[in-house]
Amino acid sequence: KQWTADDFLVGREIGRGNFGYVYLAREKASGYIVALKVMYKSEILKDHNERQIRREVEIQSSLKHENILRLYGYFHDETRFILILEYAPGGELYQQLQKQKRFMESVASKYARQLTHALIYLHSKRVIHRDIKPENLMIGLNDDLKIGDFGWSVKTDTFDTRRSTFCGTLDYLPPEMIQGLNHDTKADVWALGVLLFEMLTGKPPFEDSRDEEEVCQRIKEADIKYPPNLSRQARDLLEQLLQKRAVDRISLQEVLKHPFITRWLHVEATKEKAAKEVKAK
Ligand SMILES: O=C(Cc1cc(-c2ccc3c(-c4nc5ccccc5[nH]4)n[nH]c3c2)n[nH]1)Nc1cccc(F)c1
Repeated sequence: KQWTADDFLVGREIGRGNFGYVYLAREKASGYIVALKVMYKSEILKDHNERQIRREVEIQSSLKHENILRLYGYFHDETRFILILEYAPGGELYQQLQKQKRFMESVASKYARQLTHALIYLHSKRVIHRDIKPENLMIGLNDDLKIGDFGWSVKTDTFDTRRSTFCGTLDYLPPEMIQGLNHDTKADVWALGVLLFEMLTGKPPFEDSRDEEEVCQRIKEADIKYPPNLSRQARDLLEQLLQKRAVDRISLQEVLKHPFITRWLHVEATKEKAAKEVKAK
């Protein structure tokens, strides 16, 4: 199907991503609500980003998973390149975390489980995300976590020399990437640990460092101080995720069997059953 701007009623601005703006929109024929990401070709061509955009479109179009934000399609006109993305009613996980300071263990456990399922799926498609952080995660219907951005993901078969520098926080980089060593899917396992730490405590593990130099030093040593109010299961899973050596980190399959994840599963099941009963009435 060839999409054009006329297929959509465009609403308010809902986000400001790299290269452009994101708008709420309704696809006229189906009434479907989507997020339209509008990027200006002048912006994209300026920094020779078309290759990265093409790679990201290629990666995200091929992914179909309930915890990964869908890219339904794209189109362009003379000045703009527009993406038709899944609309996430809950917005960015980052905003929810800021508002609530930190999540209850049951909520953090659910998001960690959903992210683990998404990462297992990504790795099965030979994609390493490499940039898991609250800003790139969205909250969908039924309060489900969705990975929203693939700016730094790579297909593992293509060797990726890190020409472009990282912008933003170092907090989520694993020791091996800090040292410029080669990295694998275990980099995403480390980032899952950092995210879980931040969801449970409200802060990333190295935030209280004096400067970036100290952040890098503490990441290399996996020097993490765990606050006292974490449950034994939460602390145990964090320690297994945030292992300095990638080979020592727990696998994503084992994460799904960890008590911190399984202990809340019955809560989810009960809630879903109750929700179904309400709908049935
Ligand atoms: O840029 C993205 C990812 C992306 C997704 C989004 C995005 C931003 C916001 C939303 C939202 C959303 N829902 C909200 C609810 C309340 C408040 C704000 C909200 N934003 N839903 N879906 C979104 C999607 N921005 N950027 N992908 C991409 C794919 C291919 C090529 C490329 F250059 C980029």
